[in-house]
Amino acid sequence: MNILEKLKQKAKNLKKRIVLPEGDDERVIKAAHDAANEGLATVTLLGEEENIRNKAKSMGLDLGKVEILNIQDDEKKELYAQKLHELRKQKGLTLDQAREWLKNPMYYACMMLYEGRVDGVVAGAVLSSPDVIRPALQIIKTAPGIKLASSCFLMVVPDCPYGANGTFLYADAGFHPNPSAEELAYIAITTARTAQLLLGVTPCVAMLSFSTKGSAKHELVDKVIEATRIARSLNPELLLDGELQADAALVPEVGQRKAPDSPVAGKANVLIFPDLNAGNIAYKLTERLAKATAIGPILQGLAKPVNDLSRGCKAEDIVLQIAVTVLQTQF
Ligand SMILES: CC(C)(COP(=O)(O)OP(=O)(O)OC[C@H]1O[C@@H](n2cnc3c(N)ncnc32)[C@H](O)[C@@H]1OP(=O)(O)O)[C@@H](O)C(=O)NCCC(=O)NCCS
Ligand SMILES: CC(=O)OP(=O)(O)O
Repeated sequence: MNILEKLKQKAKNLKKRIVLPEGDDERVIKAAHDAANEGLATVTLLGEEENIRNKAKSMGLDLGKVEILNIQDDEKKELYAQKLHELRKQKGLTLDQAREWLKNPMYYACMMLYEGRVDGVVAGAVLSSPDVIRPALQIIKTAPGIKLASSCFLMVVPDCPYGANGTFLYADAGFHPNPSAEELAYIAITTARTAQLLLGVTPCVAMLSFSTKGSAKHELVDKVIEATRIARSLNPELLLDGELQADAALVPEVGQRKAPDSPVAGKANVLIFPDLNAGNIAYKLTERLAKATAIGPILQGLAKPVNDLSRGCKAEDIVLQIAVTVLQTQF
């Protein structure tokens, strides 16, 4: 069984409820159908029922196992508005504004999660990442003891001898545009934890740069060196090293040549990018050129799971993100 099948199998045993707020999108409808029929989760689509059923019919899909909720008719609508007002009134949100926010299905889905009506939210096939992440931060917030939420991608690269049999976590490829050294250190530690929990592998974390162990001098490199120092001081047990170039991190012979004393070089399975330009470009290139499966952005550090997608995703990617979201309910 490959890693993706294993993730799905584990999700099936947990019997969780996932809401997909972008119910009008055909990829989302197909993913809801497939995830519900495979038994990965109980799936609720938000949207106008007749419209969704007609689309499904034209795609040859029977949505018998999928719940459809039109938020305009939902009896909990006013209760959620009051709860949202309560939650954010100190930030200046009035009750009328809360009602307005809840016309947006993403905010509605987050309130369903906040209130325990579902166990996770997956969106981003239509919405941009900021429009998925912001409601999650405003309503679900970070888990107790966590200051910084972030994101990672689970990358499964076919015929790849590197990482954990071709499986990697990339971070942050979806959330933090330009993390400080301290933020980068937190991102590395959180992503290592996600690797352990999601994949059951021992994380081997490379703090990536265009320099390996002093081969180049630049303030951009200094940030990665400082992040490495902070991450080590926060979590001395973690197998983490930097600064490393991607080839030194991944390829044993190159790692041996460029960083012979590194415990990570040539073995990395968690790749930490210095900023979102690098991370986002790298994940999309890996997905498109190496034909990798890219699941994410997986949000880390939230009190309950809300996960993002790329607007370029396929229905299969959404199904896999549903499985990951189910597994995160156990973190
Ligand atoms: C995610 C993002 C929207 C947050 O934007 P932001 O401008 O910081 O949002 P705000 O300042 O309005 O913060 C919203 C809330 O989130 C909280 N927050 C922001 N970043 C946070 C973080 N990393 N961890 C925890 N909470 C965070 C804020 O404290 C605030 O909470 P509050 O309203 O309860 O006080 C922003 O980082 C972003 O646009 N990132 C780029 C995403 C992107 O375009 N990705 C590319 C494609 S994947
Ligand atoms: C994660 C990401 O890059 O999202 P999108 O492709 O929707 O911008």
